[in-house]
Amino acid sequence: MIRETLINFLNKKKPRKEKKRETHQTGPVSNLCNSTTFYIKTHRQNPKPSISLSLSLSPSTMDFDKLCIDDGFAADRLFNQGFSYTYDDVIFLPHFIDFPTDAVDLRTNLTRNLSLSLPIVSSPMDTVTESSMAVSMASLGGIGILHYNNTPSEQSSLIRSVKSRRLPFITDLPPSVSPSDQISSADDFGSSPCVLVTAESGRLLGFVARSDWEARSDARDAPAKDLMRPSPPSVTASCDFERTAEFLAREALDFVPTVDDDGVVVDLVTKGDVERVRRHPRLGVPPTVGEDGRFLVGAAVGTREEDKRRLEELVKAGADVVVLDSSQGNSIYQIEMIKHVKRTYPGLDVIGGNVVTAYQAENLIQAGVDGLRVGMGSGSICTTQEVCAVGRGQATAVYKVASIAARSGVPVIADGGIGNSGHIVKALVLGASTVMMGSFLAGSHEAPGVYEFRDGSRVKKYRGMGSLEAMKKGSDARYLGDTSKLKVAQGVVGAVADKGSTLNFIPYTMHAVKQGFQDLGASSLKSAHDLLRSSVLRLEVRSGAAQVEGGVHGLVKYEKKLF
Ligand SMILES: NC(=O)C1=CN([C@@H]2O[C@H](COP(=O)(O)OP(=O)(O)OC[C@H]3O[C@@H](n4cnc5c(N)ncnc54)[C@H](O)[C@@H]3O)[C@@H](O)[C@H]2O)C=CC1
Ligand SMILES: O=c1[nH]c(=O)c2[nH+]cn([C@@H]3O[C@H](COP(=O)(O)O)[C@@H](O)[C@H]3O)c2[nH]1
Ligand SMILES: [K+]
Repeated sequence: MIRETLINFLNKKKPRKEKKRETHQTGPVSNLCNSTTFYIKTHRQNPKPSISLSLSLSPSTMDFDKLCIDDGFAADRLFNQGFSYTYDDVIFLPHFIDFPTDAVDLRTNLTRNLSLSLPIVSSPMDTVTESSMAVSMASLGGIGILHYNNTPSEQSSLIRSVKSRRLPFITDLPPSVSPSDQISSADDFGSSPCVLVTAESGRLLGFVARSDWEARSDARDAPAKDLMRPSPPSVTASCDFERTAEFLAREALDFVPTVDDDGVVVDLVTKGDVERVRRHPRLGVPPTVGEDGRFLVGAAVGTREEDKRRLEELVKAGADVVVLDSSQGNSIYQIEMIKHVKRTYPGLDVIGGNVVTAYQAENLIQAGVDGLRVGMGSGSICTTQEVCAVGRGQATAVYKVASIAARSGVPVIADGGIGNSGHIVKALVLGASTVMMGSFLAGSHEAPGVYEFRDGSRVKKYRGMGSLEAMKKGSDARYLGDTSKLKVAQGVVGAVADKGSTLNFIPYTMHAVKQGFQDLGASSLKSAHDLLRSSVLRLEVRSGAAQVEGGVHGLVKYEKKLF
């Protein structure tokens, strides 16, 4: 509150004699609230003057001069000195806390029109985002972007899979039979508690519970219609997880199918599923769902002619937002594609990128993007800066692009280089509205692929989309169709340790992010961005030794656990 009042005050009322003062002019500005007095100091600075602020709750007990120490740099000054900084290079100075951690609100916008409860996005990479990851991200309040290293119909069926689920994980639907079919073996149930009995249209007619089938001696020879419970209780697909769980408890059911408007089963929620979901820590924020109760999902596409046909399929399948996936988004191809998307699907938000400079960003904004993805060579698997000598330190890139994008109200995604909760805080406070993560989510249960053991550790494969292996798998068309027929990798193939479920570690991570916001005195993303742009937020560059000091040091052995 105090900071917001202060920022508003500053925006409205700059000290009149600011330019004439040399430096160290201090004095009380106003008693803005009962216990707080603010002091303002102006100082000459190249190229333009700025204002730094100090505040104290009980100024009478403090030395007047100490309140006015010029401490740290404003972002504007720090990022204009010709250095390319990344997250680890910079550190925020703490500010003032007047609210609890839980009061921090991380609601944000992915694009102009799409809002999220949490600022997290999974990267469109074939070892990060398929339907399981997208469902998990949306259930947490973020969003997943499905990769496109596959055929258009494969990518569309991933969208359909996300849209057809209500649980934050993908389980196999129960097997279904027609009314005249027999269930001749217990194996026909698979791991499901029932077999669905459906009409030819797919409409649910009833189900045969495993317990009923086991209790009947003639079950193997009877048609399913004689064994089924007709008109079984079901919930509509627009019913969210909590309401479905309540229904199960109220009706004392072990499981309940969810059906769409045509009566076709889209999911089956069991008591076990409810317990599993409830075992995960909860942040208490709404999932990312549309008006129809379905999870929202994004999809990546390229900028080639054939990508227009892919886009058509993705839109039909229900994609809620598209990401034009390129390492250097400021191209004639991307500008053409942005215009095509806006012309053909005016209701569909399009994210452009990747960009790292204000010039690149402005070009894509002029072309009509609804969101910008920022990062070139900053990803854990990226070799672009080594191979092409082009890119930018991620902290500088996020600050520069976000500063220009904010003028047009275009939200920014800080993509790549996220290795811990502190990096997320830095990305968001430097102006991003969301963070996109690859390696941070790879290795989780929800990432595609299977676990394997390497040197005694359980790991999952994680690879760059510009690695030779990924290019060979699906994107030959992208590369071999190019005028140059030689393939040069801009990414590597590696592995990431098993991290467990995103449903478990993301809530803890986001709580840590809230603690960072609290230390800065920012109760929301908007408040953080206001602090940044009003220069109240102060930063410094950390020397190499300061970075070492900021980490764990001087121990022979230790275990690092976040929760
Ligand atoms: N964020 C980053 O730092 C990087 C990301 N990547 C990832 O690797 C993957 C591949 O990235 P890129 O190679 O940049 O993909 P891209 O599809 O943008 O570009 C591949 C090549 O095709 C050309 N191209 C694109 N559209 C064209 C058209 N309509 N006509 C003719 N030529 C056209 C491009 O100029 C480029 O030479 C993406 O998933 C990207 O996210 C790769 C390198 C760096
Ligand atoms: O130079 C690159 N070569 C690649 O092969 C590659 N594949 C992905 N990406 C980008 O890296 C981001 C993920 O980075 P993190 O693992 O650090 O989260 C992703 O979100 C992408 O922006 C690549 N960059
Ligand atoms: K890198």
